[in-house]
Amino acid sequence: AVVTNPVLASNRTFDYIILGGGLAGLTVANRLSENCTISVLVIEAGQDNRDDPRIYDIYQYGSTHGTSLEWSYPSNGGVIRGGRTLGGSSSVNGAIWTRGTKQQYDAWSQLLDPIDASVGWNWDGLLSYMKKAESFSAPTSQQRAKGADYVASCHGSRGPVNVAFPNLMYGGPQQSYFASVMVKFGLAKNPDLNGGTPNCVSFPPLSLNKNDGDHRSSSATAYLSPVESTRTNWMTLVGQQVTKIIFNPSTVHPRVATGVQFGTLSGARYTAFARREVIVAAGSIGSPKILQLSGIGDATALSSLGIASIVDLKTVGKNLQEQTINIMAANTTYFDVGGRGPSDAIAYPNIYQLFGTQANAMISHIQSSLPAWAASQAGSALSAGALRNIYTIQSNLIIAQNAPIAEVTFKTKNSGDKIGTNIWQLLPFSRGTVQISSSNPFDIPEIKVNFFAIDFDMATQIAAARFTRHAFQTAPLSTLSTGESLPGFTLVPDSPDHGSTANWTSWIMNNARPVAHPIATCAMMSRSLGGVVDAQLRVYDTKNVRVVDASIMPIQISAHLSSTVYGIAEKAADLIKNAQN
Ligand SMILES: Cc1cc2nc3c(=O)[nH]c(=O)nc-3n(C[C@H](O)[C@H](O)[C@H](O)COP(=O)(O)OP(=O)(O)OC[C@H]3O[C@@H](n4cnc5c(N)ncnc54)[C@H](O)[C@@H]3O)c2cc1C
Repeated sequence: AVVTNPVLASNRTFDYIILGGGLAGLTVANRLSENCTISVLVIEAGQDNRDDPRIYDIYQYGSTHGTSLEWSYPSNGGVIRGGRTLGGSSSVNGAIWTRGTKQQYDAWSQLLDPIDASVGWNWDGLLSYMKKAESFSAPTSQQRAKGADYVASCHGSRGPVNVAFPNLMYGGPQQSYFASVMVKFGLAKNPDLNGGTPNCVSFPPLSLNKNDGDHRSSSATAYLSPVESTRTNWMTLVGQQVTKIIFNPSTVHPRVATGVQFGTLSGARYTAFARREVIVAAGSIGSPKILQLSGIGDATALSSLGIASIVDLKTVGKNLQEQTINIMAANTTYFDVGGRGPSDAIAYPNIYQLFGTQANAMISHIQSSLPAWAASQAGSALSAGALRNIYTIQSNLIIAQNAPIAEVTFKTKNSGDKIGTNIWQLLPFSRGTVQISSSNPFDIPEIKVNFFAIDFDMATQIAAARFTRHAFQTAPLSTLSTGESLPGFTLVPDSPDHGSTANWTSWIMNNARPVAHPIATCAMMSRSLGGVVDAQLRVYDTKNVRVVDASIMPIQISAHLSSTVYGIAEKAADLIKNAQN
């Protein structure tokens, strides 16, 4: 059941305590509680808002921004959003359902010790779990006529999360015109963004239930709602923030967690005990914060805050990779947009398509810059040497494997007079950190995203902006447009190469904000590369503390994150179950 009274969990012992009832937390809780002899407690800081239309009505996407339904984490690159409600970010996100390239998932195994390769952190090993989460509805003939398409083998059919094209999807000329311009620019038009080959233009489905008025399908509605009245072995406590993990003081190596503390800013503190494991699933900002508050992190930094070291693990909160979004738009002549959305077409160009004749120069620049980039970002990683090894894998994906480096989401405004794009560089080399600066668990940690610390990241954002401007000017899309309105030619004058680097840089710097895709702050990597968790998602030097959420992803993927995080959580649940035997 979902409860609000902390006394119901206080001083009780559960087999598993899951910290955070977000996307990953509820997924794991559901799978572990399938066994009725196993007891599970989920502690979620937000409330249960499943009945709030701002949560369930996908057409109201954005109405939670800036409200108490979201964390608004300040960073040195703007506010990072995250769901602060049951279901976490899956309850407030844009619901776009896509996956990265096969090779990007395969790279996760390369970042682990060779002995861990058999655990299956690769495309083949994760696809079945991503599909396990999913129940896909094929588009109707009407939706297909509007551009929706799919490849059946990319999708699951019996999972909890409903994935479909919205009933009211756009059907005007705008999206197909955008797709044809992308084809002119050299991108293939692929039927499905979920098959590990996203270097294309395509129409993604969304995590929504088309048989329920297109209502959002979140981890809360998918994994909790169907079983909450029957699974008496699963308690979800909302409105309580985890303040720290408690360890058995007599264990030294590996450290054994015995329970957690939780409470509210003005209320009492409580303790619940874990018989088996503590599973941290508080997201890429919340999870490193909890570990650090518990004494797992850089011992020197923690001791300066009066926090005793449990595990001196310097990379907790490091390796942060967030992306940067800019919004572009064009005025249009009147046309019927043919629906209400959301149903955006997305283009994922690779380095050759985005940089065109400049691609080879950019590749040389990457190859010759890796050591200097690694040295400059070393403070946000384990070391320059470790980061250089990670960068080598990352750059290989970009240069040799055609991993898309930018997302260009084509947006339709319902008023029918505007088209636009959201653009973001997908695979930043800039690295950041999440670090608590006080021992008060209700203080926000210091977050440095360090956007554009590496010049390639800015070059990619500029190239995506030029690419969009060029697309607005190319037929047939140009036949709808009466001129770019954002940024427009006053702020960024046009030129044969679609705007100068100086003008684009200044506009991007003034307008870029975080995408809300933070990852890697508790990265699953070998210790020598600066990992925080091993291939079992266990925090190094602990016996029974795992991290299961987006923070374990070691490097960015060319995709939206939710399908992948569901796959991580489904796979983690099996790893945890296997450890029970
Ligand atoms: C605005 C927005 C738009 C997005 N759009 C898309 C999209 O269109 N498609 C897509 O695939 N992905 C999208 N994403 C990304 C995707 O939703 C996230 O990557 C994913 O939900 C991360 O899952 P998680 O389990 O790591 O964290 P979350 O789902 O964020 O869950 C973390 C949970 O932990 C809770 N928590 C944190 N600290 C504590 C604490 N101390 N005690 C108790 N609870 C705590 C939080 O309240 C939250 O419920 C978007 C994200 C956002 C924020």
